[in-house]
Amino acid sequence: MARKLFSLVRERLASATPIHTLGAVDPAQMTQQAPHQEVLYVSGWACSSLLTSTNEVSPDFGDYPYNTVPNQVERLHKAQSMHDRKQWFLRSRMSAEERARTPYTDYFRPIVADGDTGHGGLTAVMKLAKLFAEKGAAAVHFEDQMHGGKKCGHLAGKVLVPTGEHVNRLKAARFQWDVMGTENLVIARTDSESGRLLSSSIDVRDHEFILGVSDAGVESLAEVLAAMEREGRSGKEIDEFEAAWVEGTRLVTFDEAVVEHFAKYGGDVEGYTAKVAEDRDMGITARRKLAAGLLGEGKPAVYWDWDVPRTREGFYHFRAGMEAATKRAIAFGPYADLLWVETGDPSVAVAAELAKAVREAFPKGDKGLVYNLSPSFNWMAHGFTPDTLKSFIWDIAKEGFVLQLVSLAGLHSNATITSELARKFKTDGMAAYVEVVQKREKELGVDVLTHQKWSGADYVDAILGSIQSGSSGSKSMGEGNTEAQFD
Ligand SMILES: C[C@](O)(C(=O)O)[C@H](CC(=O)O)C(=O)O
Ligand SMILES: [Mg+2]
Repeated sequence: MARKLFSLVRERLASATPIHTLGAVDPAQMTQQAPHQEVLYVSGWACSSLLTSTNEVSPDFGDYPYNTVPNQVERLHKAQSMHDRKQWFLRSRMSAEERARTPYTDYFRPIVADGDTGHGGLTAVMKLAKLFAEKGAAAVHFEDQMHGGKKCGHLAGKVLVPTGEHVNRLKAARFQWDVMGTENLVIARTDSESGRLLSSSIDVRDHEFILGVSDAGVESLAEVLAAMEREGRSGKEIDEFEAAWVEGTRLVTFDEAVVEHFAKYGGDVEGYTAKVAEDRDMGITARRKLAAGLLGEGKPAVYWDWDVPRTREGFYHFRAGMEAATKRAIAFGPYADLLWVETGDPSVAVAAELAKAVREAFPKGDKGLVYNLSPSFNWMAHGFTPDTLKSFIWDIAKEGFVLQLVSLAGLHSNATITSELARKFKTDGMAAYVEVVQKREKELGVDVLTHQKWSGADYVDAILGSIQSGSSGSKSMGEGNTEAQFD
C-alpha cells in the first residue's frame, strides 16, 4: 500500500495534479469512496469524537489511547479486504461480457492516517508507527504539537514542541519502519502557523520566534498568579487578571526589542538585521552578544526576557505565522516524504508562497505538499466564486499540493443526511425514508441499497457451500431473503 501511494504521489507530482480525498469514518463510507477516491483518509479528530479504543468520545485533544487511530485503520483495511474478496467472487460468477461491462472497484486504496503528536516520547512514536504499519496504513502524519498540549489544528491553545523534538519523532517513525522493512510514507505536519505556545526554548531554530517582554517593569506572570493563589484570590479573579495581562502586555521577539532599543539609544540597526537574517538560527546568547557589540560602549544593554510571560504551565510564547511554519516545514523536509502546513484559512496565494519556499529548499521537486481542505473553515466565506471554489483543489495542485483531504467529510456528510432523514421521518414516516434514502440509493446506484449483498452474504454462502453441499435451505441469500424484492 505504501509503494502504491509512493508511486501515485510521484506520478501526480510530475503532472502537478491532485490526489484529493475525503476522511471516512466507517466501512460504508470506505466502500462508497473507493470507486472515486484514490486514497482513504483516517482522521484523528473523527476517531476522537466517534470511536476511540475506550469508547470514550471527546474533543480532538489527542488524549485517547494510542491504538485508537490504528484500530480504525485496521477496521477499514479489513473492510477493504472483505469487499475486494466479495467483488472477486461476484465477478467470478459473471460471464466474460458481463464482467467486461461491470466497473471494477479498487478497494485497496492506500490509507493515510493521523498519528497526531506521536502520542508520547520517542518510544511511543515507534510503537505507534509499528502499529500503523501492522494495521495497514500507507502513510502517517505527525504534527509538531506537544503531547498533552495538543488540540485540533483549528482550535486555540496549541502548544508546539521544539523543532528538533519533532525531527526526532519523524526519525523515530522512519527508524521503526526501516527495522520492519516497510516503506510507509512519513508526513510531517507543522501547526506553527497558529500555535502560539512552545514547550521549551532549547532549540536555537525557534529563538527568532520566541516572544518576551522588553519592559523591565513587568513582573513574572507565573509568579504573580502563584501569589494571587496563595492570597486566596478566587479562580475568577485569577482568570480575569491573566486575560488582562496577556491582552495588555506587549510581547516582542528579541530582534524587535533590539531594533526599538537601537532606535532609542543609537545602534547599527541595519548591521544587526543583516547579520540575523544571514544566520536565522543564531541562538539568543549570540544575538545578545551581537546586539551589545553593535550598540557600543556606555549605553544600557537591551532588556528582553522570555521567562517573564511564560504561562503557568511553563510554556513560552511563540510568534506563530507562515514565516515560522515555512521554516519548520523546511526543517522537517529531509525527514519526511510529504509536508503539511496546517493553515487558518484557505488561500491559493498563501499556499503558493509556501510551495515556492519549499521548492527553493528542495529543488529536486520531490517534497510533495499536503493540504487540509478542512470543514473547520467556512468555505462559504473567504470570497470564493463558484468557479474559484470549484478549481481550488486543482489550482493548489499546480503549486505542488499533491495530496489534499477534506479531513472531516465523513463526519459532516453522515450528520447532514441523518439530520435530513430524522426531521422528515418524524412527520412523513416511510415516505421520508423512501424519498431521502431508498430512492436516491437506487438513482445513484449505491450498492448498499441491497445491503445483504453489499455485506458479502452471497460470498459467504458460497464459502459455506464449498464446505458442505446440499444445504440450500440454510443459505442466507436463498429463498426468504427479502432482497429479492429489489430484483
Ligand atoms: C486533520 C485533523 O488533524 C484531523 O484529525 O482530521 C484535524 C481536523 C480539522 O480540523 O480539519 C486538524 O486539522 O487538526
Ligand atoms: Mg488530527
